[in-house]
Amino acid sequence: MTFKASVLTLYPEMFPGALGVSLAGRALEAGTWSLEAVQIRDFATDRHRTVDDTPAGGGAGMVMRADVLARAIDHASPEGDARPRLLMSPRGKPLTQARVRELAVGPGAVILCGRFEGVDQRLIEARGLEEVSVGDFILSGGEPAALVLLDAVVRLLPGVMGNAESGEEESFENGLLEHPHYTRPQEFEGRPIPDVLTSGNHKKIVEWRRAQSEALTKERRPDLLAAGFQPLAK
Ligand SMILES: C[S@@+](CC[C@H](N)C(=O)[O-])C[C@H]1O[C@@H](n2cnc3c(N)ncnc32)[C@H](O)[C@@H]1O
Repeated sequence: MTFKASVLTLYPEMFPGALGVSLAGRALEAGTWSLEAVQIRDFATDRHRTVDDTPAGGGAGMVMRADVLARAIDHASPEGDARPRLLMSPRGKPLTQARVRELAVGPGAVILCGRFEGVDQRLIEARGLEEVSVGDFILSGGEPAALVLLDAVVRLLPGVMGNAESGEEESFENGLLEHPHYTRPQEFEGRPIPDVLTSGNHKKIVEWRRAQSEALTKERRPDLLAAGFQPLAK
C-alpha cells in the first residue's frame, strides 16, 4: 500500500521541497509514497480568488474561510477516504513519535496548512480535523510543519531506511533520549572515544549506552520520565 499525502496549501511550490531529496526523495521517486499539493485558492469562487476574510469580533489579521477550505478538503478527500485529516496548528496536540508511527502504518494523510491567523473554527468541527502542533512556537504557515510531519512519517515507511535497526534505537522510540555517538578518529582535540566503546564487550556497551540514555533523559527531558517510562531492572 502506498502512503498517500495530500497537502492543502496556498504555496504548493513549497512541496516536495526538502522531501524531494535524500531518503524521502528517493522513496517518492520509487513510489513508496505519493504527494499531491493542492492549491487552496483554486476553490475560491470570486474573481480575486479570495481565501480569507476579517475576523468576526474584530482584531488583527485575517482568517481562512470555512467554505473555501471545505471545498478544497472535499475535493482532496472525498467521502469514503480513510485517511486522517490533519490541520497543522500551534494549538494542536504536540506531534509525538507514537503518532508518527500510527500515521506511517495508515493509508496516508490529508494535511491542511494554515496561514494568517488560522482557520475558521467551524471548518475544524465540520470536517473533523485533528489539530497537530510541531512545537510551542509560531511559524508563519503550516507548510514547514507539514514537511516536518511528513519527513518523520516517510522515513518509517517500509524500505525507506537502509538499516531497519536504526529506526528502533532512536530517541523517543523507547521513551528515552538516545545515547551519544562516537566514530573515528580515536582522539579528537585531546578527547578520546570512551574506553568502553572500543572494549569489544558488547554487554558492557549496551549497559553504558542505557545508563547514558537514562542520565541524559533525566537531565534534559524529565517530562519523558514522568510520562511513564520505567527504567529496566538492573
Ligand atoms: C501565524 S500562524 C497562526 C497562529 C495563531 N494565530 C495562534 O496564535 O495560534 C499561521 C499558521 O501556521 C501554522 N503553524 C504555526 N505554528 C505552528 C506550529 N507550532 N505547529 C503547527 N503549525 C503551526 C498553522 O497552520 C497556523 O494556522
